[in-house]
Amino acid sequence: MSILLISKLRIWDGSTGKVIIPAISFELNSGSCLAIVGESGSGKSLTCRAILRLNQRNIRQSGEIVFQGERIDRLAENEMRRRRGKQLYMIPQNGMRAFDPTSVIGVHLRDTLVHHFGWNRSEIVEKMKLAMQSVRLKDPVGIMNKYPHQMSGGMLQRVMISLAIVLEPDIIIADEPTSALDTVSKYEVIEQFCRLREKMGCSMIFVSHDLGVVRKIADEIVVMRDGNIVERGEASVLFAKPQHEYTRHLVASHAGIHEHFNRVIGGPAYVSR
Ligand SMILES: Nc1ncnc2c1ncn2[C@@H]1O[C@H](COP(=O)(O)OP(=O)(O)OP(=O)(O)O)[C@@H](O)[C@H]1O
Repeated sequence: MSILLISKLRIWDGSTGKVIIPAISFELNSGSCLAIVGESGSGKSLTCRAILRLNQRNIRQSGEIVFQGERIDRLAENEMRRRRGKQLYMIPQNGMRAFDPTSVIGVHLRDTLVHHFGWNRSEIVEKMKLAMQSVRLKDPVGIMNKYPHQMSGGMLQRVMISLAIVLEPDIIIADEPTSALDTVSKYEVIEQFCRLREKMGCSMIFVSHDLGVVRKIADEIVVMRDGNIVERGEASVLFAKPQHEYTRHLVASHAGIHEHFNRVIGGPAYVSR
């Protein structure tokens, strides 16, 4: 059953009239992880942000976005704001951008959780402590008193994941959440995403360049190129028998990275076909 339906999404630059995404349609099934892959500039981030209506002002969009049966593309901004975070939670590429650099981490966490749940300070600290410990963040209280620049990229992504654990959103949209991380942090963060899915059974859209990571986490894949979807399908099928020439190129060129990934996490050997 679909939890999110994107239909004829069109995105253009309102200041120049340039069409960036002519019309794409896809759906996210409930409890499933859909990966969006494709080369840089293919429109993955604009698509994710369009779902949450978070693109910059010059970027315009049309088309239907249906979340749990409701046309969210028609909602007023204040209604949309209520759904962001609690129902539709976005984890950006760079954790640093998610936090206000002038406040300690705890302020961001408190603002978000008071907004959605109205909890008091000690409830928030207790819930965040447990969630942070579950993603192997040591000294949660110390972290809450740190500024974003005092944390590594991997730690900030884990704080974002721990906040997701507390918020229990219906859909997590992760836009290249590991692209700014070193290899070790990257695989640790991916492990946390996998655990998050096991724990919460939430639906997820996961954008990545890295097919090794996608193979580990995705049930279904959408392949984008130049603003169009060139192929889609079940992850196992798409990896085994990529149909489109561009997908075949992507799968072949990422085989090496996948072998490396499996060596790091001790997964099964990659069989290139
Ligand atoms: N605010 C903007 N105004 C005008 N054009 C934009 C804007 N943001 C993105 N674009 C253009 O839209 C296209 C798609 O960008 P997008 O960021 O969605 O690509 P992407 O697939 O996510 O790339 P990457 O993997 O590098 O993040 C690119 O050509 C980009 O230059």
